[in-house]
Amino acid sequence: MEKKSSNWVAIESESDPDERYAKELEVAVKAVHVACLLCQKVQEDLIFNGDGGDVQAKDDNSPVTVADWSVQATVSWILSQAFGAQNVSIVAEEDIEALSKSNATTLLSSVVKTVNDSLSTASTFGIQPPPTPLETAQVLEAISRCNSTGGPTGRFWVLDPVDGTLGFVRGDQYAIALALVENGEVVLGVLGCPNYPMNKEWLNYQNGYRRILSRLSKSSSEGWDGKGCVLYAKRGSKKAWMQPLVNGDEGWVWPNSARPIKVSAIDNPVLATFCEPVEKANSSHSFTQGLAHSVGLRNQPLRVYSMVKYAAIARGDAEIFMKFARAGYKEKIWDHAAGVVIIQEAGGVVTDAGGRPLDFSKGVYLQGLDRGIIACAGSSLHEKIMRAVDASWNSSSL
Ligand SMILES: Nc1ncnc2c1ncn2[C@@H]1O[C@H](COP(=O)(O)OS(=O)(=O)O)[C@@H](OP(=O)(O)O)[C@H]1O
Ligand SMILES: [Mg+2]
Ligand SMILES: [Mg+2]
Ligand SMILES: [Mg+2]
Repeated sequence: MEKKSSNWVAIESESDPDERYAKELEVAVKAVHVACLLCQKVQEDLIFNGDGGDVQAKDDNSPVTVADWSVQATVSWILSQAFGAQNVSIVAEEDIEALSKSNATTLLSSVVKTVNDSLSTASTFGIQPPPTPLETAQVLEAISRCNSTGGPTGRFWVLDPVDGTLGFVRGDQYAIALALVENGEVVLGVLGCPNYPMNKEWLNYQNGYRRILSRLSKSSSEGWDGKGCVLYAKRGSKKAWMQPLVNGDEGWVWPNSARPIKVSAIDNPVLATFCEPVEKANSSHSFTQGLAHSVGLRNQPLRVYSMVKYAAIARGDAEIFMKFARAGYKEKIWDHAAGVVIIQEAGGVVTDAGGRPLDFSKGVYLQGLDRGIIACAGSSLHEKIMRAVDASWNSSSL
């Protein structure tokens, strides 16, 4: 990180702003596509064939799977190949502690196989696969290399290999989130949403996504081929983009087409839809319910796992995202970085409940977060929601 000195930044700022981060964005988008396909395969095995490997429990009882470790290894390996391992600093969610235990050999081989299977198809995206399959030690090294702790200076990537792991193991929504932070600011965000199709009708959450999945077959034209998307944005560009997630079958050629996305124009809370975490343990449903009532929100909340919520706001499929975690919970930067820049560049506003931008410069956690996170389709809606939060807060038990 030290080598990203002010000198380096100065040279970049003199160049064409459209060209800034062009290679980083290209590599990140490709890496996320590869990761999405990896996850689709593991989720399919887990849900339909019952053999996607164990679902492990971490110390905090949250789940982690073969997909979480495999994506972390794969993305880490791709970034290191593209930019040189010595230039790549990554803050990411997973570590190798559980994989290194003596009773984890089956799990570890499953991760190594998944990573190698995935990298062997990466040439579809113009990524040169390793000349020979990665050894176990190389896979472990790729995962554990993601041990940066971030901070206010220099450049680092932020990776949540599977966000919404609970949704993933339930056959539901999840996301792969990759961002680049430079001098404390998120400059790039890429969000892979393997179960969030280009067409929003599929996000009819009240019906249960798993049932939709089971209706889709691999051969169906509206099915697997088109069931995911990848969103991305570059800070300051005032543009955000969405690509269909393609299956990488033979005959398909990269580059993929992208279309611009925009937040919804709705600024009247009566017409707005808000999304929030599925689990009550992750965000207070009772607080948001009271708040929704106070501003006249009529639509049922869209409860969706993962940063697909950020994608839904950026795409204009919903207008408000709120997360109010229990007091004492510290939000991690990888749960938000990619989503925040995508919403902002698509025209939306994301702050804490005090109206301050989220601070990605203080290490692994979003330090100093005031109460919770509020993302809205525009500033006028955002102001209304902020006022309502202030009005309801003191009478809440949060
Ligand atoms: N107690 C508590 N409170 C708040 N947030 C927590 C909590 N525990 C975990 N997490 C983090 O929440 C991430 C999942 O957030 P979601 O919005 O997808 O929640 S939900 O699954 O829809 O309920 C989840 O991300 P992943 O671990 O990547 O799935 C966690 O980082
Ligand atoms: Mg997460
Ligand atoms: Mg995760
Ligand atoms: Mg997790």
